[in-house]
Amino acid sequence: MGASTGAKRRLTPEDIYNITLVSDAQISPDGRHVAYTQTILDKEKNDYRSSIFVVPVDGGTPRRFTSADARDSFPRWSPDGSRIAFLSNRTGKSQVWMISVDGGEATQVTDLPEGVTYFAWSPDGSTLALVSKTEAAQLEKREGDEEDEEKSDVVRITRIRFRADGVSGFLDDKRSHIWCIPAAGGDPWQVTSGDFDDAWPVWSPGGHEIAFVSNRTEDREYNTVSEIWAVPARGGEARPIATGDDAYFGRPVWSVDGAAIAFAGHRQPEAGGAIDSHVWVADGGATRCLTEGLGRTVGDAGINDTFASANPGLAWTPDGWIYFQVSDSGNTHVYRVPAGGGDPSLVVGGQRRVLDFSLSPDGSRIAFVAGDPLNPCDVYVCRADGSDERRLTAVNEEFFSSVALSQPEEFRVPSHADDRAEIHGWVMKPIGFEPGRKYPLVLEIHGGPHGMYANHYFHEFQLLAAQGYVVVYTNPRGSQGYGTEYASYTRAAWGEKDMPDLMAAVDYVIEQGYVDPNRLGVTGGSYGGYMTNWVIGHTDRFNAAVTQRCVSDLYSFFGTSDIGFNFGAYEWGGVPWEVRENYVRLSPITYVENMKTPLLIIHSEEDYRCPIAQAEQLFISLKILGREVEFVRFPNENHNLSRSGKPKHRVERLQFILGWFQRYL
Ligand SMILES: CC(=O)N[C@@H](C)C(=O)N[C@@H](C)C(=O)N[C@@H](C)C(=O)O
Repeated sequence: MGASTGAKRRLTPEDIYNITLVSDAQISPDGRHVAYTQTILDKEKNDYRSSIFVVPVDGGTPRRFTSADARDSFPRWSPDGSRIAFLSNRTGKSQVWMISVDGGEATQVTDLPEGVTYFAWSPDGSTLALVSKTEAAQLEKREGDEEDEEKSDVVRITRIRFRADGVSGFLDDKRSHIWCIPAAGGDPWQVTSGDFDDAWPVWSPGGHEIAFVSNRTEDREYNTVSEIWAVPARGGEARPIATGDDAYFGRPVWSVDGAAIAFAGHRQPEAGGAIDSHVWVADGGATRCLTEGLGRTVGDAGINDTFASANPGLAWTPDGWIYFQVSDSGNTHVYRVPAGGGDPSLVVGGQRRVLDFSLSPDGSRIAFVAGDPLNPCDVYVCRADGSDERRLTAVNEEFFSSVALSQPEEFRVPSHADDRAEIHGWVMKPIGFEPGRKYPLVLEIHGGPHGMYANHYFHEFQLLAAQGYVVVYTNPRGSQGYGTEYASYTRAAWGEKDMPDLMAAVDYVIEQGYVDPNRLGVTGGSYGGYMTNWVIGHTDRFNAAVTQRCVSDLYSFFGTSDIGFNFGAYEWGGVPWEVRENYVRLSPITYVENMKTPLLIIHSEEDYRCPIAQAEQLFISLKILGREVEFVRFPNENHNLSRSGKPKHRVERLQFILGWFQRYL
């Protein structure tokens, strides 16, 4: 039990078990109910459990629709509103299940050997389009299963993409394709095939075609292209919608008349999140960009540690609006733009992060999940213009009424860089703050680097505040949410261009008079771990550091990260043998002799985004140099330990962080 401050106790690492997560708010066809996923961290099972709930838009008690000891997610209403299909891993692999809105037992619809990762109802409700790595041959083989002959355990690798973070071991050669199956159950048929990965199927309004996302370029093994295609629902030749080597598109949605398709993205695939994404429309003529002048990226660039993921698309309403998320200065909002062109306008705003949204088919209502600095998430509804907003759930109200939280205070400060650019940040005072006292400070640095800290609950930050630290976090250059120029500013200048921004924020908070400048900590994950390493290699002002899922050596990252050979080449100005000086100059390990700050290194064994060798190189070098360093390794975890790792590991990780700062600050 945490220490108390009057009526409210202090937050603890174990409180992640007391927080309920809601996600994927799906409004019903008649606009009168919202289905959503509710997730908890189950301490006894050391795993996540999620169920489908439904709440009336007019308010009332949410009704639990599924209660399997599993992860039920991705609720999708049938077009007539009579059924809800959802994904469940209750039989092992994720398959599609169906339940009547009148309740009762769910029935299994699919049983594909490789499971189902996504699906979409046909407009007439007769068919489901599915995404599965199953090949037709596997279904045939299943009829006459013969025993597999003894297989060798030797792995022969020929493709450059042989690993992906979040997938244990090596990638197989199976490709994700689109299938269809009768919604009432029956034999599935494969719609797409070939040496491509296909995703995000969306039916044309007439049900004849399925638009989808794929990379069918010649160089697809090496590039980051993402195209929009369409294929007859019965299968056949796919036709290009928005394709080519300059396509970085996703989230397709049809116009209600089926004459056009909208999608999000940009035309520099190699840049990834370093430049703003936009909303586009393809209608047979020239593809049009609808958000050219917006100055902010389309999509949610927010980063925090307490959420259940959903990946909302765009929405196109009968009255001609296209709805989309926008990341802006620490908020993620919902905007809309006329499909025929015009000014985008804010619909769902506020000092908060809208994590996902959906619109009723008539375009009259929006259901969404939003979180703010003191509340991780709840389900809301509003009218299509954002009016009449109502919160439909209060999933964490009771819990958070019992614990003390710190309200972040926003600031903007000139960078220490010559350009004195305005840097946006937040400071959280410790729980029980007393004017006149001086407190230790922890600087938190986000990853990406093109992520964005947001006006959104962050358990790690609240924990540090509960333990008596001042917490400061910012969106330095390289962050998304402030336009392309801001996000691209650190290209081939990681550390060099953003450290002045970070130090300006630390100095600003120290100037407020309630920080002990001799008790400073710094931490961050992934790119934030890179920056933690960079900072302690370039200043001794910090008394303790915790580097998490870090990057230390760009050259080895290039050849060992699952994104190294393209993300690295773009971010650092080229491939190592062409810009070797950049790779050396920008690698924190180059400055390891300058690192004197006591350092805790936290890393996951199966981190294929930032492989654990990034941590090992740093640890060995610091041990040889006789520095104060410890290395904590998490088995059977990947890059997302802090966000979706095993609950027990997430608690232990937080305890290691608190322990290190308590020891040195
Ligand atoms: C596909 C891609 O470019 N992903 C990058 C955003 C990425 O994974 N960057 C890592 C180095 C990173 O910093 N990740 C952040 C989001 C984290 O907190 O893990």
